[in-house]
Amino acid sequence: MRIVDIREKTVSIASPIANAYIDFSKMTCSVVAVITDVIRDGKPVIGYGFNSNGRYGQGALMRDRFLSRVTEADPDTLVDHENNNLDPFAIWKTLMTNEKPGGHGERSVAVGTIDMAVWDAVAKIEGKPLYRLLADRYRNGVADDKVWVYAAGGYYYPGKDQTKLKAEMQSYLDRGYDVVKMKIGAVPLDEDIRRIEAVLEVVGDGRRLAVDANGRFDLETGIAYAEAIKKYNLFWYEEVGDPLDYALQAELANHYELPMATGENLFSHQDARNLLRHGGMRPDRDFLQFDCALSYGLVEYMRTLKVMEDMGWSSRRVVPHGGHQMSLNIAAGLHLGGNESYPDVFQPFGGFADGIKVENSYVGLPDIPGVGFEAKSALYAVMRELGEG
Ligand SMILES: O=C([O-])CC(=O)C(=O)O
Ligand SMILES: [Mg+2]
Repeated sequence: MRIVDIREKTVSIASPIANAYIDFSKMTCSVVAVITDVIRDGKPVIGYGFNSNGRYGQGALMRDRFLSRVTEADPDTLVDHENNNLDPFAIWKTLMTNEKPGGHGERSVAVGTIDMAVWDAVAKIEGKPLYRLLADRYRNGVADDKVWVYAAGGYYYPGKDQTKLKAEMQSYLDRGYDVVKMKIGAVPLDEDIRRIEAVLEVVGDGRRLAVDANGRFDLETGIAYAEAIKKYNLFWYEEVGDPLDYALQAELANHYELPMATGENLFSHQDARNLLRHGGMRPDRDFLQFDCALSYGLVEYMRTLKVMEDMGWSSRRVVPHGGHQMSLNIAAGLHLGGNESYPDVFQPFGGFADGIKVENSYVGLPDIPGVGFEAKSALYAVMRELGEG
């Protein structure tokens, strides 16, 4: 059993949307295919992955060093003989050969994307949906059969007035979501307050609205927003300041008692540990948003979950960033609190399997081997072209 080839293609996910920090006019995404010599249903098993959204494609790093480490390794060292499968942990170790610790920048995205494709292949070789495999191996066979999801959108874009913002949010409610998320921080506070109040007219209750500042605010601005939005009792106040400014996050907790969320731009278990040590995050109400695709993949994610456990955090406090099916599988298989969903943005990468409806803000997973990409036809078309083309 061996990996015979790993391919990467960088595709555009450009769109005119913007958050408080970046616009997505030049945004790209890496798609990866891990091609094995294992035959299922008369065809080689191919695992697929992509790098979530927001951090650009990583083809250069992959081609410069990561792909050849795997394809040039002795295939036998990458096999899990006990399960007669590929070994994602051995592959991860091989990927990280001669990499120093610290500085978890873009390489964590490159490794996370390859790791996603490896797990997709492993679940296909085992003939199970990935979330079932994870539950069987790591949670005594107990999986969640549906996952709580919220609809993320509410971006800034040219010509988007409150009527359009409200219509967008209404359409998420119409599609079965109970909680929606919108961007803040790209316009002055009073204008954001008007946007928030417009969305509250649609969702009815602050508990059904989360806001995301995408790391834009300094402490003073973060506190000013905190004071201004307190009265709405929002679902959460997300990524207020720089993701690595743990002192800012800790100070905010002295000014805002309601739930906060952060972590999508922390890329390792060491960074996650620093957030929990120094960021003043509260395990009884706050949410953690680590995204496996950006942070060295599921092998590393398991270390992050262990750090959380050791520090008294329930895995149910994690609601990953990224709105992708990999995190949906991790949420169902390893008992997270839910997952982000992008019903409209970042297509064809956003959203879940075709034909599985969101009901009361919960979504199920398709009963097919792997992550489930084959059940999302627009995405699978892109992947298949890479893997089989
Ligand atoms: O706008 C983005 O980069 C995505 C984001 O923060 C989120 O989904 O929470
Ligand atoms: Mg965010």
